[in-house]
Formats: sequence, C-alpha cells, structure tokens
Amino acid sequence: MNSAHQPSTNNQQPKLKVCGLTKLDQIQELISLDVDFMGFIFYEKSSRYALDHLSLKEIAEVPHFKKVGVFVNENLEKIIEISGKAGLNFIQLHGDETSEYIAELTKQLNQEIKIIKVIRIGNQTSDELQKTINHQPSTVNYLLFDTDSKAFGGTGQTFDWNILNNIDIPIPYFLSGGISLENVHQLSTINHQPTVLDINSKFETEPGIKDLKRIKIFKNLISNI
Ligand SMILES: O=C(O)c1ccccc1N[C@@H]1O[C@H](COP(=O)(O)O)[C@@H](O)[C@H]1O
Repeated sequence: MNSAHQPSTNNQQPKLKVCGLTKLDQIQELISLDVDFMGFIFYEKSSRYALDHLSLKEIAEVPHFKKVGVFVNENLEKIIEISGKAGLNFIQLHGDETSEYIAELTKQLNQEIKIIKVIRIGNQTSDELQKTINHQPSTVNYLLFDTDSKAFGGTGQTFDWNILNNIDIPIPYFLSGGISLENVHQLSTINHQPTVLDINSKFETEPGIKDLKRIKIFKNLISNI
C-alpha cells in the first residue's frame, strides 16, 4: 500500500451497507430502499450465519450488484467456492488474515471481486494502527474499521472514532462497530469521512432480523449529511 498517499477528507455523502441479512423479504425491502451494500455472514459461529437461513442459490439470485460476503479466518477454497456459488461482489475479511493469505486469495479469486480488509480496533496506539494500515497489500480495495472483540464482530460496541483523526487512511474505508441512530451525529468529529457506513446489530429486533423502520430513518439521516 502506498503510504505516501495524501489523506483526503472525502466530503461525499456516505453510502450504506446493511450487514447480517438472513431473510429474503427483508432483502427485497432493502433493495427497494436503495441500500448500497448487502452483507451476508459466512462465519458459522455467528448468530447471523447466512447459510442457516438461505441457500447459496437464493443469495446468488438476489438482484443486487454489491453483495458482500463476511468471512473470518476461513480457508481459501471455501471462500472461492462460496463467492462463486453465491455470486458475491465483495469479500470482507474480518479475522486475522495475513498479507500472504490475501495475496493468495487475490490470485485465486475472480478478478472482479473486491477485497475489504477489516482492521479491528482495540487498545493499539495510533502508530501501531498506522503500521497495520501501511502493511496491507495493494490488492486490498477497501479498509473497514470495527471494534475488536473475541467474537470478531457484530457486538454493537463502538470504538473511539477519534483515533481515525490521528492516522492516514490511504484508500476508501467502511466504518462499523455499533453504529446507531443515537451515535451517528458524532460522525462529524471524523476528519476523513468514511465512504461507507456499515450497520448491523443496532438495527435488529433479534440477530439477523432487521428493524426496517429504523434503517429507513437512518438512511434519511445520512442522506442529509
Ligand atoms: O455480525 C456478526 O455476527 C459478525 C460476526 C463475526 C464477524 C463479523 C460480524 N459482523 C460484522 O461486524 C461489524 C459490526 O457490527 P455491529 O454494528 O457492531 O453489530 C459489521 O461490519 C458486520 O459486518
């Protein structure tokens, strides 16, 4: 990754990703709402594991061109197989995937599929975080910042967004981790705005069941940012 890249403020209106989808009728409604990215979790330990509710064929037939598959330390063959059968457009690597792993995945993956690498933020310093960012391979298309946890993600916990003001983020990024109707106004404290806001557990009535009313309100709120 080119660390000499100048930071940009990205004043564009953020796009929206809704993650942890498990129900076809809800997916249809979200498509009608023009949600930009649809997230499916392919991590068996998640309470939002897509394949407990949907088949790969059903996901492939979802008429949307920004379908994101979320994987945690998964073996490469499985990612290649699922991404092909489910017609994924983005792979979100939410575990501890190394540069070597990402390089190998990029070689084997359909070249049209984009890679989102998650960086989980815990108690690292901004210098440590910057190093992690700078060491990502150039084949990573987007970063995603989420709160660190033993469960890897989907906890509804936020991290201190201030740390993003102390680092250079050289490529577009997704912001996630407990984003809600209650805290979205604090986005204005971030200098370099995220390209995509990734919402999940704070917009659910139970894991995998989305609260569409709240998502509509959120979408309206961010379209006025
Ligand atoms: O949602 C999950 O169950 C999950 C499990 C393992 C890895 C990632 C997971 N979801 C991702 O977590 C973030 C933040 O979610 P939340 O808003 O804090 O609930 C989001 O990127 C999901 O893609």
